[in-house]
Amino acid sequence: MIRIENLSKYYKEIHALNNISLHVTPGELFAYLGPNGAGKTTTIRILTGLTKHSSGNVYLNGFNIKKESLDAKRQCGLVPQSINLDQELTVYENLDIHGRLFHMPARKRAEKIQELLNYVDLADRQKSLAKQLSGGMKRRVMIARSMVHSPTILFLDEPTVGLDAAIRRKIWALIKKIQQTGTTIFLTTHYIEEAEFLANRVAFLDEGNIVAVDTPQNLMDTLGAWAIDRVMDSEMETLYFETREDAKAYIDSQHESFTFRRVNLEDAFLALTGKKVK
Ligand SMILES: Nc1ncnc2c1ncn2[C@@H]1O[C@H](COP(=O)(O)OP(=O)(O)OP(=O)(O)O)[C@@H](O)[C@H]1O
Repeated sequence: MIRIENLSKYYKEIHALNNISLHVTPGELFAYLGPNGAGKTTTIRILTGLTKHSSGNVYLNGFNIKKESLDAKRQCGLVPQSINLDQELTVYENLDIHGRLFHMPARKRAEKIQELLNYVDLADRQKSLAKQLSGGMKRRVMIARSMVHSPTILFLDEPTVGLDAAIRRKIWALIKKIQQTGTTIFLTTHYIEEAEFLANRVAFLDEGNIVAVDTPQNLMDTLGAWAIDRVMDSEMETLYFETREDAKAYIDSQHESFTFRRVNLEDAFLALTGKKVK
């Protein structure tokens, strides 16, 4: 469980986060969606104890991250945005170091690492140096590493950034599998379809402000089910319709050509902020 109360973060004159409040329930997969610079990484860094907040309170499974920082840190695992494996060490060693940092006894560590390598389908690469792995494999090692000390909350910062569509889907399946074990997952992304596919609920973040929190379906339903994109006076315009029939009728009454598609989360974000996520 993650409880964020009136969280703010200032970097001198930059207001990175403005009075944010959120409650992520146990076992939930929560996506934090926003464009570059919205404040996603800042939030994750605060929640995992890497950056100090300016004001407000955060609780991880009831532990205050400021006053009970060690207990709070034990609750969570972090997969940062950039690859930070030790490239000259093997896959196994990268996980082992993490277990040592959490003072796990040798036998328990070895058992857990084997379990996790099987889990992320990399048992056969445990003796490979990290630098010998593909980008998708490195991500899977980082996910396994974040789980060595058995956290109940996992923070994933842009877990599929830079990966191709097929590998991204493989990581999505892994994330779903982790959620099924009861782990609470807080995921940042600027890939709309990632949030749409994975999340139970989504928060839209814009310039350090939360502008909406709801299920992907509810956010999309505020607009309608179908969308038509058209160019008007050199500007892209989108029209929304409740039913496919209504949208078709509109197209039939016009002479221009249109793009006809389902409404997606990007539409909901755009409607609330006037901006595209990407
Ligand atoms: N260490 C820092 N010092 C000063 N300003 C910072 C620092 N870290 C972040 N910021 C600023 O805080 C704001 C939020 O940045 P943050 O990295 O959290 O955004 P983000 O949503 O994660 O973006 P991205 O998708 O590009 O990673 C930005 O204006 C950024 O320039």
